[in-house]
Amino acid sequence: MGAHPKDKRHPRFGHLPLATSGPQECALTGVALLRAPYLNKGSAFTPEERKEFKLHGLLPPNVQTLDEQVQRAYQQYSSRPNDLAKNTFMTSLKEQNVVLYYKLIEEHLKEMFSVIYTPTEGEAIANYSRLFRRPEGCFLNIEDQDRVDDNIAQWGNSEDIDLIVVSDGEQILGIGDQGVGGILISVAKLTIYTLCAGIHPSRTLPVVLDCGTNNEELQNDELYLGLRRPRVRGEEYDAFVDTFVQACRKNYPKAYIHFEDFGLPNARRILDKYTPKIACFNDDVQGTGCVTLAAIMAAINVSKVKYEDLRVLCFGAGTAGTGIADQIMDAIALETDKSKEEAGKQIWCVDKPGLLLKSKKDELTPAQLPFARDDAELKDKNHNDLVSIIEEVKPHALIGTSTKPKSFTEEAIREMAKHVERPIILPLSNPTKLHEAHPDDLFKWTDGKALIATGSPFLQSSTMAQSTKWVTECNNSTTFPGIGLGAILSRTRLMSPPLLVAATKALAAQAPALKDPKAGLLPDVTDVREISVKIAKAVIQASIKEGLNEEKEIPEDEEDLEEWIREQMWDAAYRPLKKVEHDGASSHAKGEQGTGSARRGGS
Ligand SMILES: NC(=O)c1ccc[n+]([C@@H]2O[C@H](COP(=O)([O-])OP(=O)(O)OC[C@H]3O[C@@H](n4cnc5c(N)ncnc54)[C@H](O)[C@@H]3O)[C@@H](O)[C@H]2O)c1
Ligand SMILES: O=C(O)C[C@H](O)C(=O)O
Ligand SMILES: [Mn+2]
Repeated sequence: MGAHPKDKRHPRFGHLPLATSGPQECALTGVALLRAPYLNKGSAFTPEERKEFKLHGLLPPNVQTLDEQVQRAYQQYSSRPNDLAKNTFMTSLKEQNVVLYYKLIEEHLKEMFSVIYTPTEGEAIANYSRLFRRPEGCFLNIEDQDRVDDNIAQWGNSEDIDLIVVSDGEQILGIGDQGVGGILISVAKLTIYTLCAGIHPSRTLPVVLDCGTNNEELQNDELYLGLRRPRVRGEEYDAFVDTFVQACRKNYPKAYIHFEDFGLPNARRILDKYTPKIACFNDDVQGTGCVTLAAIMAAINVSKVKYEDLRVLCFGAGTAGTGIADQIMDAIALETDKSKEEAGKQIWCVDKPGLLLKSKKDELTPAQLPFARDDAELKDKNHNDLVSIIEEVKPHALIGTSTKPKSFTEEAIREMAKHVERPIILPLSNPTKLHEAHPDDLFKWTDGKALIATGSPFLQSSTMAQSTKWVTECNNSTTFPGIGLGAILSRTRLMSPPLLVAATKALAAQAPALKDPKAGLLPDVTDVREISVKIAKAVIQASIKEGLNEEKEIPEDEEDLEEWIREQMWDAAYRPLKKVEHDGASSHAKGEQGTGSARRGGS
């Protein structure tokens, strides 16, 4: 099984390494074809296809269009009584017909985004072992380390996989240890990659590393599907992660690895270990850092605060909080003539014990250390209480990644609003129930002056901010798809800092608030495919500048480059099927190998 069929639409680009249109090779017929989600068209199989692929008698006679199928599927979706039921409906639709699944979401993106992703996906993950019907993705477990290479190898040939999303399930959103259910965050992030950046869905692989779980509820749940043992730590854990990474490198040398929702003790460590060696990315550290910095860039443009004056308070200094602090520190250093150390002094971090202090440096993580303050700084004031800290620091921006709901109290926010004209407030803890504050309250307590973005989507109900229909969402989903697209198309050897800076600037340049101060700090999800093109372009250009691109035939001209990117984005449309003889390769776990494009979860 080899490369994708060449795209015939734009012969002007001779070289399209990931061309995604053109006929799809198909070795299946009859029931097997109807059960292959990447090839199945259901009632949309044409009369010719029905004849050629032996589908007569297996389908009712009326041939339908994709739009008609979308209409029916939407009615079925709408009849489901709640969001979780809608989420499971979508999961089964994907198991039947991948094109229809993506087309349906595309048509109802705004409505469905929160159902297939945060926050409802969090509920699906928490109930994984109860809702389980059919596995999707690759399950690796620490008791079977010898099988890791075989398990990874079964998804295709070396050119077949571009993108791997992996989680060990320890810190899922803010809902903590979900063990093997973490597979669903890998699946959901990949859905977003396809939807928002056109990454070919069958060229991706979701993985969970099951290392046990410390979640007692799961351990005691007789239906729990994962390893029923406490989480493995230390050398054995590190060796397992390394075995996984090496198996990926060996079997799919070009694949880009995205780490998601690892626990605090491991997330940053793993990222730091592999960043100098392979093209990899941690979404909670880097994706979140980029999107939050872009929101802040837009906000200070509105509030006219200069980088050299900016004061930021990060409430919650774990994986996401320190990732954000790092990106802001780098931006301040870049935009002023300050050293990183000096720039870091403009950022205050608070965690469970209060303000991070130098006197307690033994208790701090390496990522927290650069932000520890001198003890004398808050004089006799209370280091533990958010209101006192705000009173002292007078932050322009307050960012929540604490998982502590309602921790931005009325008193704290009113205190903040006393000192700055336009408080920038970003409650980012997901899912929605963990947000540090509700946007309506934030508008109320600041007389509508707050510049707000939230980690999960909110319907705008406030009368204070009617200029925008929705409160802007500040979720890494605006950045990671475009960054991944750029990484894959350039085949960057590493995801080095200049590539992330370029991505952030490309996103910030698209902020609606730049044109209209009353508009959102970040672009809306409905625009995300075009935003991904801009981000991917910036990443590709930065990769070339850094000499990291293994893909050499990339157009130089800006417009050509954008078009070249667009041409390679997969979209939800039925492609003609081209009959091929079975080549025996369908022993791959994707089930439909040897058919012109790789896929998983097949017949
Ligand atoms: N919006 C986004 O794009 C985005 C991205 C990543 C993470 N998040 C959210 O951020 C939250 C944290 O994720 P993470 O991966 O950094 O988790 P983490 O466990 O690494 O970090 C959470 C930190 O908050 C601290 N904390 C807990 N209670 C606190 C309190 N009362 N006061 C101050 N600090 C407290 C913890 O000690 C820890 O350091 C989650 O809810 C996650 O969903 C949002
Ligand atoms: O998954 C999300 O919605 C964003 C982020 O990665 C998180 O962990 O909350
Ligand atoms: Mn995450």
